[in-house]
Order: sequence, then C-alpha cells, then structure tokens
Amino acid sequence: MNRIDATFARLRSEGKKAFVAYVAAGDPSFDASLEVVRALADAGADVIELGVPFSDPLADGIVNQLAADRALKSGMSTPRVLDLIREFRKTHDTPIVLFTYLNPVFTYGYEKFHTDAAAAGADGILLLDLPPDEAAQNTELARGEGLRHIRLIAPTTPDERVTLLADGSEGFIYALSRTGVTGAHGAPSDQIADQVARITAHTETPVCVGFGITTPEQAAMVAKAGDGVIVGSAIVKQIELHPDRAAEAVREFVAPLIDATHGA
Ligand SMILES: O=P(O)(O)OC[C@@H](O)[C@@H](O)c1c[nH]c2ccccc12
Repeated sequence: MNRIDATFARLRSEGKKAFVAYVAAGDPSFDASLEVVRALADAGADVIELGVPFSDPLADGIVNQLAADRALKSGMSTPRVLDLIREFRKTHDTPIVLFTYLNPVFTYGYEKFHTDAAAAGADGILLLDLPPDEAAQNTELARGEGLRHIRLIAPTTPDERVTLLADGSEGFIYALSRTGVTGAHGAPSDQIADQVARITAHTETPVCVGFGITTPEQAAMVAKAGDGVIVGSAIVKQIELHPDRAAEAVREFVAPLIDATHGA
C-alpha cells in the first residue's frame, strides 16, 4: 500500500489529523537537510513535503525562495534530491511528497522522473503548475503508478473545477487557506471550515490545509476544519535562522505544532 494512503487510513482510525511539514531538499546543504528531514520524522510529522529546488519558484514567498536558493547554491539538483530520499529511506518510513514545478521534471523527463522518484522512495508528487486538464490530456505527465498526484484547490477555484481537481487528486487534497504566495502574510481566515466543506462535499479524499500557518493555535484551528495541517515557511525560517543547528531548531519548533495538530 502507498505510504500516504496508509498514513491517512491510520490517522482516521485514530481520530487524528495529519501534520505535513515542508522543507526544501538540500537547504542549507545535503547533509544538514537529511538531518532536518530525519528530525521532522522523529518529531512525529505524518507526511514530509520535500521541495525540489527550482530557480524561479513562482508560487513561493521570500522565505521559500531563499531556501531554494541556498539549496541550489549548495549543489542540490534533482538527482541529488532522489539521493537524499534514498538515504532517508534507509532509516525512516514517513511518506514523502515531492513538491516541484514542471520545469525540473520536464528537464529530467516526466516518465523517468516518476519512475526514479518512486524507486528512490517517494510516495507522492505535487506539480504546482500542472493544470488538471493538461494532466488528463497528456498522460505521460501523470505517469508512474508509484506516485500519488496531489492537487491544489484555492479559495478562488470555481465549483466546477473543484470537482475536477477533487476527482484527480490522490493521497490527499491540498486546500490553500488563501490566495497569494507561500509564507506568513496574515493569519489563516476563519472561512477555512467552509472552504474545506466545499471540497469534502465532492470527495472522500483527505483534505489538508496550508499557507500561512505558523503558530500552534492556528494549527489547532485548521486541524479542526480539515484532515491535516501543512506548514512550510515557518519551519524553513528556522533553518534560515539557525543554519548550524538546523535539525535541532526544527525539532524544537515543530513539537508544539505537531501536538496542537494531533490534539485537535
Ligand atoms: O509556507 P507556508 O505558507 O507554510 O505554506 C506551505 C508551503 O510552504 C509548501 O506546501 C509549499 C512550498 N512551496 C509551495 C508552492 C506552492 C504551494 C505550496 C508550497
């Protein structure tokens, strides 16, 4: 069974919500990043969303932009991201979703990317700029049985596209708490429960909410509304602030967020 599906099935049976942690692979270096990802898993993150660093991350705010830049400068590349996953898999079973843009996957080769990523130990993929209609038309974009395709739904997504996206989403659905780019620009809105309900009306697939979640209070609020909480920039900021003790700083930072999510 796919690790993402197994994790959500387990959490549902335990009545718990998922904590999904995002970091850019290779930030600030291969070795330090591997330690960070292991620390996230050890701290109890249910899913790790691992960013394949890309030079033009159009949906990312400044914190994630700088992280991608640090990773690229440290020599990170798509094959090295797969190496990092292989290393992580020697010790951990936590599901991994690869987050990236179409360009790095196009350059690597769509089909080869899916095959190699699944073989390395990835469980899902979130291709930010792949519209669902394109995925349906160009099946090689969505090839690779080992990887679940996770799709984003924004508050501005029209209802007819919510159905299309919910049908095409596997593993879980990523509901954006607001429009704009990633990062802590304003608190998550109190409309979140309504937005999640708009999606769950169309699907049984778990719905996780991300964008701008920074504090345990926000995590608890969002966890009550959906099936999981996604936190990126706030974790990545810890790596930026403490490059020499990134894993430890991340572990300390996520512990209360994970408690708040699991306790919601
Ligand atoms: O950083 P935030 O606001 O906590 O949001 C999660 C996010 O970082 C992660 O899921 C992600 C990183 N880059 C993205 C680009 C688009 C959508 C989502 C993402």
